[in-house]
Amino acid sequence: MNRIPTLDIRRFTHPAAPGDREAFVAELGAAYREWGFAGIRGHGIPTEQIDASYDVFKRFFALPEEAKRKYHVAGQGGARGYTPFGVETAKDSKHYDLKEFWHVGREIPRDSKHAAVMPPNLWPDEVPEFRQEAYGLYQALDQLGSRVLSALALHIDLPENYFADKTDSGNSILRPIHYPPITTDDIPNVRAGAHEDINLITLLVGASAEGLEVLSRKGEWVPFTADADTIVVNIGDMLQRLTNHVYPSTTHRVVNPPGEKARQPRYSTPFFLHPNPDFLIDVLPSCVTADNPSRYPEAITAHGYLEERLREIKLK
Ligand SMILES: O=C(O)CCC(=O)C(=O)O
Ligand SMILES: [Fe+2]
Repeated sequence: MNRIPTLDIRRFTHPAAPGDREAFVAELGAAYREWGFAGIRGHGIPTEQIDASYDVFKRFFALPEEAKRKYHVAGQGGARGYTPFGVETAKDSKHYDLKEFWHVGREIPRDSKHAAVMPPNLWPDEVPEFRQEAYGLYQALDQLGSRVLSALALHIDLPENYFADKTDSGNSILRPIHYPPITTDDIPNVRAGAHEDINLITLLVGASAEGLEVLSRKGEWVPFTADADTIVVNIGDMLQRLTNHVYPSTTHRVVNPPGEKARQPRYSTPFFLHPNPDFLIDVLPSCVTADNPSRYPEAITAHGYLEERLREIKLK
């Protein structure tokens, strides 16, 4: 497998031929074991919906700095609302990332047992359609992510619905990102420094401008720029830990484009699919073998793990 595979998820949801669903699960599983990344086509999220979401995100990022800063909540780890340029810094990196972003969280009843760790969303008054578009995209990616998790569960001999009751109140985040044009030469910072995602899986929609690179098992940076109708889905550290590294959380980064291309902005929107905050990340017995003994003797809650990791990337 010398390139990251892209698969059509309709083979899983509406298999046309007998056996094709099983073949899809096997191919998807193999792609993730090797790369921790795959492209997903046939996902059913209309292009118009993705374009309309990007339109409102771009309108928000085009607002004056003072307007955007009103939506920055200090001390909350950027959990909701706006995080300005110059804050997030990849773990172990000296230089902050060249990006600003917004976080949308799950809307839960305020008397939910998770309310203390899942604050209400903020919405920008200046862009009235932001709420509807952003939350519509949140829900669409949440549903698509559940389908991918079902296939990933089957591949490691878990029931298809294994993740359903562990993610139904997941602390998942939709993160529209703006990487502004780079106007100075020779800066040491990159758009997004090499990192692994914290969550179970990440779905990246519409990152059509080049820049995303994935570290292969051989240690080579492989550019992965998906077609407009392909959603990039990768494994995060929580799923890596739960599966005892059967599904690897692969290092990736966003590099600064060469020459004049650096003067163009880049927009992208990852959806970080998280488990419920009280889900206990404890290595699955089916992922422990003589060749791969348990790497994490201790269990940790999803919320405890998240807090630890946010401090490392300077969001807390
Ligand atoms: O912008 C991208 O394409 C990827 C962003 C990313 O990896 C992240 O925010 O975790
Ligand atoms: Fe990432």
